[in-house]
Amino acid sequence: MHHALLVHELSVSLRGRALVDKVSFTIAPGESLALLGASGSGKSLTAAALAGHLPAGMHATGRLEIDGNETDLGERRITGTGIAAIHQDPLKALNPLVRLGKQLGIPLRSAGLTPREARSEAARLLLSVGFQDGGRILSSFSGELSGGQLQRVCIALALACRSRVLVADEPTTALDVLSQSAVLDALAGFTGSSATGSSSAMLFITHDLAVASALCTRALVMKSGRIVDEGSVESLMRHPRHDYTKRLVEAAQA
Ligand SMILES: Nc1ncnc2c1ncn2[C@@H]1O[C@H](COP(=O)(O)OP(=O)(O)OP(=O)(O)O)[C@@H](O)[C@H]1O
Repeated sequence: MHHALLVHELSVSLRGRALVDKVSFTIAPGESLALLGASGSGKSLTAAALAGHLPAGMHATGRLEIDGNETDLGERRITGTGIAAIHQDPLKALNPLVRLGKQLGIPLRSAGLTPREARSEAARLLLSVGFQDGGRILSSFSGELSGGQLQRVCIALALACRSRVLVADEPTTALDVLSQSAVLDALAGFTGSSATGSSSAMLFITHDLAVASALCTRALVMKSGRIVDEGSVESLMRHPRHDYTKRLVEAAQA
C-alpha cells in the first residue's frame, strides 16, 4: 500500500538515553493522524525528528519514507524537505527582522508563483487562518503581533510550503475559540487540497481528544517515548486499552 509517510522504529536519543523509543506508524494520503500523549511523552521530539529540528546533541535513528522515497533521518537537519512543521513556539519559525509578507512569499515564490500571485496567495492563506486584515499582517514584523496571531502566521507559513506532509505540534493551544475553529478548518483543507498535486497527510499533535476527534479519524497514544495505544479515534474513545488512554477519555468526558 502507498503511504504519504512511513515511520519505522524511530528513536531519538540524548547521551545514550532513548527519549523516543522505536515509534512506528504510517499515514495514508489525505489522512490526518492524531498523536496524543501526556506532557513529556515524546510527541514534540517525534515531530522535531521528522522535520529535522531536533535540539543539538540529540540523535535520531530509524527509517523514514515520504511518498515512498526513503530519506536519511540523520540528515534531516540539512535536507528537511517534504515535511512542513508547525511548532509550539512560533518565534522559532520566524525571522524578527524580515516583514511577514516577505517570509510568507519565500516558499510561494520557490513554488513558481509570480510576486503578485505570491502576495495574493499569502493574503488568502492569512484569511484561511482567521485574519480579516491580511494586508496589515503582511507588512508587519513578528515583534508587532501577539502570541496567538504569530501562531496563526506560522500555520499560514507551513501551509504555504505546500509539502506532502504537515506535522502540526499543538497548533491551536494559544488560540481563542474563533481562531481555533478557523485554524482547524484550514488544516482540514490542507489534507483535502491538491496543492501538492495529490492529497497531503498530517500528523496532528495534541493533548486534546475533542480537537483530535474533530480533525482526525485515527490516533496514536504515546507514553514515556513509546506508542501504547492506537486505533480509530472512535474506538479509542469507546474501548481505551491503556490506562493513560482511559484517563484521557475520562478527562475529555468530564
Ligand atoms: N532539549 C532537551 N534536552 C533534554 N531533554 C529533553 C529536551 N527536550 C525534551 N526532552 C525530554 O524528552 C522527553 C520528551 O519530550 P517532548 O518535548 O517530546 O514531550 P511532549 O510529549 O511533546 O510534551 P509536551 O506535551 O509537554 O510538549 C521529556 O522527558 C523531556 O524532558
